[in-house]
Amino acid sequence: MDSWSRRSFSRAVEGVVKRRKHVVLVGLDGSGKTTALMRLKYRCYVATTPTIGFNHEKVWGGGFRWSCWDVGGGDRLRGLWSSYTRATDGIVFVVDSAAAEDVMDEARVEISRVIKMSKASSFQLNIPAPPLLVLANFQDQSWARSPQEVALSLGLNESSGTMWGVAPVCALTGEGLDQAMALLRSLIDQVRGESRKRERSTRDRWR
Ligand SMILES: Nc1nc2c(ncn2[C@@H]2O[C@H](COP(=O)(O)OP(=O)(O)OP(=O)(O)O)[C@@H](O)[C@H]2O)c(=O)[nH]1
Ligand SMILES: [Mg+2]
Repeated sequence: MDSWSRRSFSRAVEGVVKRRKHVVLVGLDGSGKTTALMRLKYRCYVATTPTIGFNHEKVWGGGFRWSCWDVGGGDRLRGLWSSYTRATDGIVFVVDSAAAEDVMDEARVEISRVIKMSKASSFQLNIPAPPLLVLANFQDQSWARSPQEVALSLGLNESSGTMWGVAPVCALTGEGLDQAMALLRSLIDQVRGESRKRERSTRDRWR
């Protein structure tokens, strides 16, 4: 390989390795998805209006580059979520941790739908199911549920086949967002690692 091809080859490899991870933000309306996205993008509070459709931004978070899709959470928009969560690197489900019990019940129904849809489409595409990170938002409210309580309310302990995590955040101030994105990155790496391990052991079995 001459020096020019070697250089373009290593640039191509670098492109694959450093590719922005693709992430989708879903969750009930008013849970703070756009506020979180704007915080990551501009590092300050940006006033929002309900999202009709979606927003897309390239952002930095937790030391990594992300291509973020934020899809409106109004009940007529939730049918769109599946086209965004298909073949993504990670799913972020944003929750208002300070919400009333009936809102949490609604979030529980929606998150279980998201998990089911994402598992089904990953199975179809023969790729590992993307990890799910729950942003336990509104932590500035004194009555906000802890990450453990959010996991319990959403029934995450009962879901199998999807790697998940919960991160406490306040999108209003930006607190916890960088740690949350770093956690998402480590979940994505874990899913990739496990899938590579499975592929290797299947290959070895057929040798
Ligand atoms: N107190 C507090 N308010 C927040 C927080 N995050 C978002 N908000 C407020 O909650 C409201 C709704 O936030 P959005 O980011 O527009 O919610 P969304 O999830 O994008 O809603 P849709 O676009 O309708 O799906 C806004 O008034 C935000 O300022 C938070 O952590 N704490
Ligand atoms: Mg929005």
